[in-house]
Amino acid sequence: MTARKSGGLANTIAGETAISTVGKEGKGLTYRGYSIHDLAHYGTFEETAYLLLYGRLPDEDELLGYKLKLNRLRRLPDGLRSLLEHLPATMQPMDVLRTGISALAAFEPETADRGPRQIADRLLACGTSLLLYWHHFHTSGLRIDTEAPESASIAGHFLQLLHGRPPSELHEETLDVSLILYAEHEFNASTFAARVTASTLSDFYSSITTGIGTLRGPLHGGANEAAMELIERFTDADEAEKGVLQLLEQRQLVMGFGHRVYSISDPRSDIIKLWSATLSKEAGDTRLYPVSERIEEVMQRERQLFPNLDFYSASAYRFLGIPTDLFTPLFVLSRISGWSAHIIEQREGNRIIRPSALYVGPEPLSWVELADRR
Ligand SMILES: CC(=O)SCCNC(=O)CCNC(=O)[C@H](O)C(C)(C)COP(=O)(O)OP(=O)(O)OC[C@H]1O[C@@H](n2cnc3c(N)ncnc32)[C@H](O)[C@@H]1OP(=O)(O)O
Ligand SMILES: O=C([O-])CC(=O)C(=O)O
Repeated sequence: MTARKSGGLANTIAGETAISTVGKEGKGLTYRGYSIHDLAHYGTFEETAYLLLYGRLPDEDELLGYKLKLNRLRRLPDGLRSLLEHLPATMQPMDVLRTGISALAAFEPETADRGPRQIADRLLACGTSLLLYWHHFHTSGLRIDTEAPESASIAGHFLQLLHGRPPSELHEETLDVSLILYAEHEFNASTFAARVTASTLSDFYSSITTGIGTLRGPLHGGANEAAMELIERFTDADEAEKGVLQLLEQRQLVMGFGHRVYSISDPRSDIIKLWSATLSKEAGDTRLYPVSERIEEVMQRERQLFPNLDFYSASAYRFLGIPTDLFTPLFVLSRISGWSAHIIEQREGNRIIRPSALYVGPEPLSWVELADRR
């Protein structure tokens, strides 16, 4: 029998949820009972967000109404725009999102009349505006109009604001699928952290900013940016093979591979990989996709490790013309839906989350006067 690695709350059931299941048979994923394959194939991100937040799929009228509502919520308060203008141009976009959402709490605090679902919808709608208003102001001095009425979806809104023109159908659909895949994932680190904050009866915005801070790290959401940095190091597949073998020899992590709960594969990776392959063909790419596939082959052969969602999301995002430092913020713009559903669920059956620790420190010591310490 192989000894199980301890720590990190691995294999620990930390609570109940009806929002999603992860890792059934080492590879499955459902959101409120619907398979990720069906959601990505037939659904849209707006339908997925509605499902997560309101507990069921919307009917046709509800979906239309929901999309119109989100479109109306894209505008930023003047004070927030001014704050974004005063943030440093060198700031990490993840920090801009965390700071901007935190500041929105001052303009539109949670109250009895402005509840969690309303704030979640507002954040889903204006997160793109906030991020890209800052981005354009600091890269080209432009004060963009964040309402861009031509694009009906969040994916379209993002690509239109980023590039200043409406996206192609293929590009909008790819980003839409990516947002569906990133929306929810049970008790991952950022969601769990958000639930811990919610369990103290803190406000909604504090729980969301907790989630952002936790997602930022490269072992979690930050892995899509780290994967891109790795892939772009190599000029061709053979060079990638050598480079990855070297990393493994040095016992370094290859970002975008492995997972705490999946043991066979990450079902989301196969889906985004197909979209990345399509975009690679469209772009006439002969480097990024072949390099990515070779890294996947090497990791499978050498370590039996599979790509997680972050790995092929990286090349897909690059083909959409998205700068690397906006990759993890895009994860936030989607995961706000899952975090929000969990915060609401946590509040419904709340008990403060406060586990116990096994004490491994010194036995009781005698007090030493200041003058006697060395
Ligand atoms: C959307 C998401 O957030 S998905 C996760 C994104 N994160 C990444 O891609 C970062 C790279 N991956 C990792 O660091 C890990 O696989 C995690 C954080 C995802 C999971 O961590 P854990 O469940 O603690 O994995 P654990 O450390 O037990 O892995 C088992 C073994 O595989 C190795 N391993 C796991 N992932 C990798 C990797 N990406 N590259 C190289 N080796 C790896 C570990 O070093 C460990 O080896 P050891 O037993 O010799 O120490
Ligand atoms: O579940 C996890 O540990 C990480 C992950 O894949 C996600 O949050 O999407």
